[in-house]
Amino acid sequence: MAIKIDVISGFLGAGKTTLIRKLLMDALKGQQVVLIENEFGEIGIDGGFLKDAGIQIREMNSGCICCSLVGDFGTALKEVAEKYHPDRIIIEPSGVGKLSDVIRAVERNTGEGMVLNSATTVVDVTKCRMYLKNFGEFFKNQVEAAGTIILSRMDTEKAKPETVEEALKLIRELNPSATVITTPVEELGGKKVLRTMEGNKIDLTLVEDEDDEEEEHHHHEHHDHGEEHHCHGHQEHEEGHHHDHDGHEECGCGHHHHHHHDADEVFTSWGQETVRRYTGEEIRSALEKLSADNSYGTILRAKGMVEGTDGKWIYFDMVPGEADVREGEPEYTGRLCVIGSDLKEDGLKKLFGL
Ligand SMILES: Nc1nc2c(ncn2[C@@H]2O[C@H](COP(=O)(O)OP(=O)(O)OP(=O)(O)O)[C@@H](O)[C@H]2O)c(=O)[nH]1
Repeated sequence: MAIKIDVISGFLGAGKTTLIRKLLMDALKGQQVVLIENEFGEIGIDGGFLKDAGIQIREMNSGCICCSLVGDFGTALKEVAEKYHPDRIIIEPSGVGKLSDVIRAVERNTGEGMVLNSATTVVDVTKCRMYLKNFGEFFKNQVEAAGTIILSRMDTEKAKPETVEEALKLIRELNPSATVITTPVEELGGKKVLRTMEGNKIDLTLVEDEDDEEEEHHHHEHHDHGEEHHCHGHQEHEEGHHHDHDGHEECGCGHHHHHHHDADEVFTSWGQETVRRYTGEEIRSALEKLSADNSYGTILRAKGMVEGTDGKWIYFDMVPGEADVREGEPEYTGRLCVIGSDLKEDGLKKLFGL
């Protein structure tokens, strides 16, 4: 049997990891699954609980998704296949990755024994309109390229009928052919969710062509900051080794870096390891301040885990207007990660008492 490759995308904090966890505990129970994660930001946060669940994780932490996908992605897939012989490889691209880039990279790299099985996008129903308006370049592509779209936060009070209707309308305009799952995953059950995801074809004809003339013009006019494109290369963390290389010139991904935005030109991340201990209240209050206004930049996501003053570990997740602080398993060290645009690093350090 060919190894199935499932891509699960979605904007920052949409609920990709939550969905993957639900599928692993339910529909994918008993299957050998490897997860390839491409987190935006230098500090990997998500891995922990999935590792605890016995899932193999390969993190590709990268500032420039298309370079790392082209450079080492094929190698990563092959290595994963040979080392683990999994039934499935789930790819979770960074929240600001373009799904069409990922699909093309998978298609280029699936030879014998591997098949692109599904491409799904998780959309936070309560923030669909705002993300489309402010970060359309990334958000649109994820919707257009998806075979299945799963609405998250349908279980929350913020998912009012009119909000959901409006989100559906926006999604339909971008992608009339995808199946949109509006029933919360817990209600529908992982098996039905998986069957739906697998039943839908991947069709990139809806994706706006980034290289056409009009787009190029558009990008020059509005987006060229007169800066050199800055590719961070990639850092790969596995078994303690990591290496950097400048993948800019030769990355060969077919993108003209100067003509459209890469995630790392629009979004920045601040991350820090720390042994500082916090109270839950300190973390909660810091997250509230991040959400309150733009004094720390436009904050789109914060997450991490730190040791508490009582020795218990505090895990946190924040997306605009929503913060979750909970107890979790000890980690090897404390880690904080904040993602947004125009981040004020000095302010963030102060905010977290560092
Ligand atoms: N109530 C509710 N909360 C959700 C839902 N999906 C995700 N969340 C919460 O939203 C936060 C972010 O969820 P994640 O699954 O980590 O999101 P992600 O897309 O993996 O985020 P990135 O790490 O930024 O890529 C967490 O606090 C989740 O508990 C949902 O359907 N309902």
